[in-house]
Amino acid sequence: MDLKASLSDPALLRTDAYIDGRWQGTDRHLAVTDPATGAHLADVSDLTPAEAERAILAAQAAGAAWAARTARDRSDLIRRWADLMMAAQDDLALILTSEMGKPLTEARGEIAYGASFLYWFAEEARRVYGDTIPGHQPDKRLLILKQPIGVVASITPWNFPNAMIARKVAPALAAGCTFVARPAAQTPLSALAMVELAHRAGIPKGVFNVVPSSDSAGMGRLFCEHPVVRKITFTGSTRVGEILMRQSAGQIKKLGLELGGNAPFLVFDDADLDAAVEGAMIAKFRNGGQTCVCANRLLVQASVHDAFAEKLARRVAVLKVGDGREQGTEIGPLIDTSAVTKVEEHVANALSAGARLLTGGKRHDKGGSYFQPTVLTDVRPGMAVMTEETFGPLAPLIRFETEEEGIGLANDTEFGLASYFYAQNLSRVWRVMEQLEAGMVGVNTGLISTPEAPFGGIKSSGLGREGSKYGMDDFLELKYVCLSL
Ligand SMILES: NC(=O)C1=CN([C@@H]2O[C@H](COP(=O)(O)OP(=O)(O)OC[C@H]3O[C@@H](n4cnc5c(N)ncnc54)[C@H](OP(=O)(O)O)[C@@H]3O)[C@@H](O)[C@H]2O)C=CC1
Ligand SMILES: O=C(O)[C@H](O)CS(=O)(=O)O
Repeated sequence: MDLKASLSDPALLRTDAYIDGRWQGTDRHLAVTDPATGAHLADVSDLTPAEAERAILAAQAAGAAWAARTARDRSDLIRRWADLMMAAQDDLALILTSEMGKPLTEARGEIAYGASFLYWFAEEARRVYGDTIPGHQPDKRLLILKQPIGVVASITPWNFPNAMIARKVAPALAAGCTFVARPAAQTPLSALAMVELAHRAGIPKGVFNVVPSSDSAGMGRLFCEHPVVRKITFTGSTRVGEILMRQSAGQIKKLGLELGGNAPFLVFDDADLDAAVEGAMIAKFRNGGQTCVCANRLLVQASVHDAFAEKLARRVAVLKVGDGREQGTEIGPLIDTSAVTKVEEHVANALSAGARLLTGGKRHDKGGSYFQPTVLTDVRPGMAVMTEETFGPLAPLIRFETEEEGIGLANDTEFGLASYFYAQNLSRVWRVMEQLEAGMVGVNTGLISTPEAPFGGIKSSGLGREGSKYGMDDFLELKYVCLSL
């Protein structure tokens, strides 16, 4: 498929780096391929860290003027950018599905989700309030100023190649920071289309830069070690988050880390089972199971386990697997064959230890990186799927007897990002939501992400929050001024 020819606005398919308001090519390129077909989509500039440093210096040069603009100015530009993103929703979705594989319906949803952060922080930009504090002495006046941190660098994953950047760049620009984005090597086209629209919206040169590169480790070291970069905002695995923490420790650099998850999805005996099944379908199979907040373990109270398992397996067995561009596709290809191998390993490990297959369980006959949506039951502690994030369309069911046992199983993980449970008894709802060790809890819902709410985790799932009224704080420095009259 000729992606450029398929776009109503072919100029959105950009392949060069965008630095200091200009498209800049290199003599090295990284190939972007279509996970659904394996077809070559585009060759994108592949920057070395030395080449990418130009973007950091451009962001530094643009910083003072951007911070000096009124909040209203920044707000209007960010909102105009969001309007352009929504106007280009179909093209951006096609670019996203082509490089990442998710169904077009989900890709369109991601564009709207990404734009919703731009709209949200266009509003928040005008509400960065300081404080005055009653002095501790008659001649003292105490002030609190909130000022932008400065140059921010982002490293983002392939699974939400638009929204993960939007969720970071929006508060950064709203706060008056400038930004350098390094997208995942597998999905740079969405980021480049975003910055094309930022350019059209009038975001000034140097404020938002995008530097594609296949040298993920080298770019990470550049961002961690460069003194001009004052904050790194990362979404991805806990493994890489730890690397970034170690590498930036020497500069006590501000970090925002949205890391791995192992979300429990609890179904109690007083749950509405049909609602719980629908919630599990969203929490588990959205993006083919490739989200950090996906239900990774489905814990079902014994008395309702078989009824829930039967209903869920019936729904999963008829999920439509296919190319994300095909009408009606519900599950696209995984990002690559190594992702398929991980799912296969989790299935094999569980079956060899006594788990039982209810549906799916192996590569799809479409080949490539397609995998059958799968439900296992009789999953028990000690199996890999209980401690590792599958990041694929695998729903493992674990039976529990008492509420206490269910909560104990749910919390038995190093991670603490999202969690979900279905119950109707009010006292139980309060008990469980207070005891779950997670940054986010869905109660009788499988979909919780929205810009109004703080997204983030505890334990090994990261630091900081993205979105909500709290999201600006991560891009601001608090300055205390003691004024003597
Ligand atoms: N908390 C959250 O919001 C989210 C968490 N995740 C987690 O990320 C994992 C899956 O995503 P995945 O992309 O495989 O995660 P990775 O952590 O492997 O990659 C995330 C990003 O980090 C880059 N990267 C890889 N190695 C380094 C390094 N040494 N230094 C700097 N950057 C590096 C990658 O580049 P490249 O891809 O080019 O190698 C990519 O851009 C899962 O654990 C998932 O839970 C994913 C999405 C959201
Ligand atoms: O990258 C992810 O997995 C996203 O953070 C999940 S969500 O924000 O779309 O829920």
